Amino acid sequence: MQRRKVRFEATTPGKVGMYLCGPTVYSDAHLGHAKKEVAFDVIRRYLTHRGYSVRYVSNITDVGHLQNDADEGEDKIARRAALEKLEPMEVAEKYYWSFMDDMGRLGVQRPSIQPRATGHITEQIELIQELIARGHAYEAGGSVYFDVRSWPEYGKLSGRKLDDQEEGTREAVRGEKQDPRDFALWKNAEAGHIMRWNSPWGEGFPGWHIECSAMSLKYLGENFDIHGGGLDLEFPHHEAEIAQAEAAGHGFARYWMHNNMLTIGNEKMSKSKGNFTTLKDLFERVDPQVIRFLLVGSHYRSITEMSEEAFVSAQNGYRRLHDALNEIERRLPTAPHREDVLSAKVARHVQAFEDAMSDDFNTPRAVAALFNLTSDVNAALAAGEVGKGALTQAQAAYRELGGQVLGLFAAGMAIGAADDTALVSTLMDVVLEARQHYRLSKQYAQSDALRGKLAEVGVTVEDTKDGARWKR
Ligand SMILES: Nc1ncnc2c1ncn2[C@@H]1O[C@H](COP(=O)(O)OP(=O)(O)OP(=O)(O)O)[C@@H](O)[C@H]1O
Ligand SMILES: [Zn+2]
Repeated sequence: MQRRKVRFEATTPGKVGMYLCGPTVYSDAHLGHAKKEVAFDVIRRYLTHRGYSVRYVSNITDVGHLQNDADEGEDKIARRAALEKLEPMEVAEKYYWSFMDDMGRLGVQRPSIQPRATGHITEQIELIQELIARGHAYEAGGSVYFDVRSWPEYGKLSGRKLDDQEEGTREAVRGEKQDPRDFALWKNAEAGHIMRWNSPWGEGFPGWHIECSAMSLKYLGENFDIHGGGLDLEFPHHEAEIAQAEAAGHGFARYWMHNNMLTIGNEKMSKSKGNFTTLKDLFERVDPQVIRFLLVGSHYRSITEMSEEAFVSAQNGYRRLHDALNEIERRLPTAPHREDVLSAKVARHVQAFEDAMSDDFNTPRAVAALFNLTSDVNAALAAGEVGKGALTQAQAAYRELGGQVLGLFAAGMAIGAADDTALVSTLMDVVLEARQHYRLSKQYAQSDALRGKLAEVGVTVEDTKDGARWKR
């Protein structure tokens, strides 16, 4: 709101109420969506790490999000339902779970509360009634609009002045609005519109912005701490959220945070531009942990430019950290009990990490601290034995800061082919031994079948006078 960094003070000491505008569930999530979810997940995790008890509310939009911001066009979910020949609620359900699966693989923690717009029609209607009663909204033709001219503070978040906006707005979009800048709180449902509810103004459906005001107030109360979302939501969505809540007499969010966009070829990745990579496609070839590492490598307020090279360098960088942690854990059980100079260095890098994160969640600087830690750890490990205390401390730094805060180093990850060389070689020894056993006992059908299966995965076996050899 102030367009600068300010000191964070929780409304209730020790507690943080956070609201993040969630997805409109009508298609599979792409990498741009992941940037937003991971950015706010890290913020939540860091606040938790600092001892706050965080209530994290993130909504699911399953009604009311129309094709364009001027309150016109089809509902995104209903349009998809027609395309896929599904019920609108089937579409919402399908893509909701798709979203949750993808975010789960990226290590995004589930919200404390994940309210759906269709489950809160009553709350939205009540808020609209309050706005009408206070003279900040009016009914027209079964729809209700927010009266922007009645609320001089409209524009305070995005810094837009009403007069600037007027120039940019076409008369054509005015329709039944008293002012083209007014926005829909409730829309009259025309014949054939499937998603519809009874209201004091006839059958209709809520506007997109009202759900977030109604649901954040319901679950976080007035003056809750942090409201987040993508920078593209600042106007009109967040501006509208503030106006709806405050004009109805409620205190609203105290800190506003917006993530910048993920771009590809310097253009925002987006569904409508068609320049997107779905997470599901990406997971086929890049480990979700590496994707997450790549995302935390840039600041939430910065643009993240995507490229193949970026994946490769993320993969290498992440492997470097991961290898150091593995080596620490391998050596820990036999490490000697003694003081070690590494201890003080670890403490310094931990402090650098905390300082970076306490400065507007500066994840690239925090990651740099982990790399500096890794250089010192590797140097110490290469020089010989390292004291148990220092190793334990270093392990805790990776697990707590990299693991708990950044959401990395999850168990059971596959980090890519190069790490598997030794394993593959050992497994091939086992397979060739089994084949040799078949041959010696004249079970040629079995030994040929094994060779055939290996050929299918691109491994050829040659019998030489020194025994079987394999190559890819
Ligand atoms: N490229 C991106 N980088 C960062 N955040 C994004 C990106 N694309 C979408 N988001 C975030 O996800 C939210 C939901 O996005 P939305 O469903 O509108 O996706 P989209 O691909 O931009 O779709 P469309 O092009 O149809 O608007 C956005 O409000 C935004 O905050
Ligand atoms: Zn919202």
